Amino acid sequence: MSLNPDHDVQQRVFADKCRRLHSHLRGTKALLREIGDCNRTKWPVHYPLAQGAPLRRTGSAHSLATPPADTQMPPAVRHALTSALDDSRLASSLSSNVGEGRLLEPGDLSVLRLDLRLSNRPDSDVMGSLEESSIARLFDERLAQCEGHVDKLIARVADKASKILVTGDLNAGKSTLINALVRNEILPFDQQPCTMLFCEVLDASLNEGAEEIHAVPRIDAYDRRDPATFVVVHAADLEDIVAENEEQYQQLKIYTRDRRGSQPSLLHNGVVDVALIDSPGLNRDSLKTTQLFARQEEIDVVVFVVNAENHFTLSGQDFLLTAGNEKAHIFIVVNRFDAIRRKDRCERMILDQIRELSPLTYEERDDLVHFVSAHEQLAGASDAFARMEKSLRKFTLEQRFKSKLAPAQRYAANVLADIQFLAAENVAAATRRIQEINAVLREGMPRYEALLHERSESVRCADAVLDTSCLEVRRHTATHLTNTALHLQDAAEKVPYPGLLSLWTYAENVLLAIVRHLEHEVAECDRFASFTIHHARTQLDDLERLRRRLDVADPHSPSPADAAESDVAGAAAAENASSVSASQLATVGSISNALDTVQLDLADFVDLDFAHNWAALTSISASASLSLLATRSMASNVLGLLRLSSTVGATTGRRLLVAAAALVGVGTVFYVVSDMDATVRRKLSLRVALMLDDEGFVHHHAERLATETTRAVRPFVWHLQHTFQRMVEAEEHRRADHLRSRRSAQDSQIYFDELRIKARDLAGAVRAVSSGTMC
Ligand SMILES: Nc1nc2c(ncn2[C@@H]2O[C@H](COP(=O)(O)OP(=O)(O)OP(=O)(O)O)[C@@H](O)[C@H]2O)c(=O)[nH]1
Repeated sequence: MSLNPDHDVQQRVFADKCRRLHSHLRGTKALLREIGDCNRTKWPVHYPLAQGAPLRRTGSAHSLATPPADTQMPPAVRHALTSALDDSRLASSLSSNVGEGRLLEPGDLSVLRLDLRLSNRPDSDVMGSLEESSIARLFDERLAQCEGHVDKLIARVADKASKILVTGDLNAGKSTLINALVRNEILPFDQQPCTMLFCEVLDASLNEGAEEIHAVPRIDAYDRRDPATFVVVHAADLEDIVAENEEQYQQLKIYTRDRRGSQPSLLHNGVVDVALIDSPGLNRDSLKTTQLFARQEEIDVVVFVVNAENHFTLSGQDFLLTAGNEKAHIFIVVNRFDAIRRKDRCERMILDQIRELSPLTYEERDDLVHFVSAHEQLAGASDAFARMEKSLRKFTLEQRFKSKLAPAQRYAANVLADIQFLAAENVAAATRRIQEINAVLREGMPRYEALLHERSESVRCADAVLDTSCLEVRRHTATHLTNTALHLQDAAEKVPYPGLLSLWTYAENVLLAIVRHLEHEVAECDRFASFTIHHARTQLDDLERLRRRLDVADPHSPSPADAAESDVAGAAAAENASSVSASQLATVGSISNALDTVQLDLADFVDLDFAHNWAALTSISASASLSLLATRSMASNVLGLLRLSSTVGATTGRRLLVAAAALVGVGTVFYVVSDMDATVRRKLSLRVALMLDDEGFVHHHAERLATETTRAVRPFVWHLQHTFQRMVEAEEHRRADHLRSRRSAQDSQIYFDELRIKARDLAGAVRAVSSGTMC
């Protein structure tokens, strides 16, 4: 059962504070990690920069490794400890930032502040020259440092140990005091200065109940479960080790048991695991080492032992002045008071000195300054020593809160205040971004719609130009060449007839004239096709010019050089297509393969196949029909004569018949000979016309030229379609990018607003840890 009911209350209150602060520190760390993730993957955290205003120089008080002391804290940090971050400040941050672009002073940040000035140029500001991504990266590093420090604080809050450094002048009775506190003469004491090593006295329960002395060569590697990290020293050898082995060992760990073994013991107090550290007496050599030791974060309390007979030495005064700055309050034990005869005078003189050396300690001298005799306590009970012991226990617990919980609480509050500030900044930045994107999307919409409209119109027009051109060329070629085939004889008419003797040559000339005529007419059709292609290109050029005008008007279109390059490439492709078609059109000389092999024969000179001629000529040409009509009437006259001969007598009739036949024969021969040039023209025209018909001459050329026209015009249409498509796609990509950015900004807006509220609530909980009494 506890001897002191207050003691249990203290224990519970303190344990509760530790638990709450521990949990809040973990919450703070989780928020830092969240922001880091967001900064890296979703939204580079907008970091406030003072525009035009020189940044304030950050001192060492803002160092992450050592949290700032109260006196060095910037106003915002002090404010964060005592009151909630003013919501109106956040509101004004939001309202003043939206639309204006003016950013808050980065001086409002403490722990998460980035100090980016060049170290040797206090007036330089490299922030402005850094890109957002670089700042985000630096900020990420700062978050990681901050998270690392919170980890250390979590470990510190979870650490139940509290260390008391007992220091003072040589021979002041430090070792004797510790022995008296643990009711066990474990540490050697002597009239001569004997403590050369730091000796940490711990409760044996921390060494599984074993009372042992560990001599530690390297204190940072010490692990009591690893025998390789220490040497076990026999109690009888302790005096020698303490006095002579400062080179060999850095520290001694002495696990002992308070003989009382109950809660009145400071060592085994049930609240915290106290370690009492005996240090070498202060002199010129040891002063610096002890000052450094006292500055360690693990040291919660410094007990300064003064020899009542000597008062403060110079080294002691030096130490007190320095330690007073670090720890503010020092627990002072004036020992060997039994040896003082004029106690009042001694007390007065020593208190006067304390007032000079550590005013804060002097202010609380009733609790912090004690005049005792460790000797007397070891010899038996001493009231003064009991009072001192009680005060030391209270002070240790209070100091433990101050040295372990308060810095962690202060740091967490600073971090959370910074998070709230940055969250508000980022809500404002996200809002601005959303507004900017909305404006861009709104402004771009008419242009996008116009582009879509122009594209569909232009593509429709281009397709129509292509279709119309092909149709015209096909129709013109078919009509023109059909007429040509029907009037081949006209071409033959122009060939002069040299007479019967040159009939063969005449026939060859007629055939050549027909072929030349056909070539000429096909070339005519090609010219028409070329003209149509040229016309179509002109129309497509107009459409292309319109497209370029739209492209130039586009503020996001590629640079003029790029555009020119792509246009040159497109035009080259189109030009290439055009030249191919021209070369192909140039091959029209070949009219028909069959005509190359046309041979004149006798039938071309004599026209006796009346029925065939009649049918052929009627189907091919009117002029040919007329000549055949003449031939038919002549044949029918012959038949009429034959019929007449049957009605008269046989002899007379035979004579008449022979005469008539001779007459007809002579007439026929005369007719045939006299009509031979016309026959040649007619028959050759007919043969060529039939041959062209057989070969599908008209259809072939109509399709050929239509295909060539398509080939010549289509690249221009494709180029136009492609460039329009590229413009539309570029615009759509831009719009999609904007929409994505807007979604990201909206998510960030919500995220940072929630983050601000979370940080605000957590900051309130952190502040609430210090409410409640410790004693
Ligand atoms: N009269 C008297 N003597 C004491 C008292 N406390 C310690 N001494 C004696 O003072 C001498 C020095 O004591 P230590 O405990 O060794 O002193 P210390 O400060 O640890 O010495 P160093 O660590 O060597 O500087 C010893 O002879 C003690 O017996 C006390 O309360 N009264």
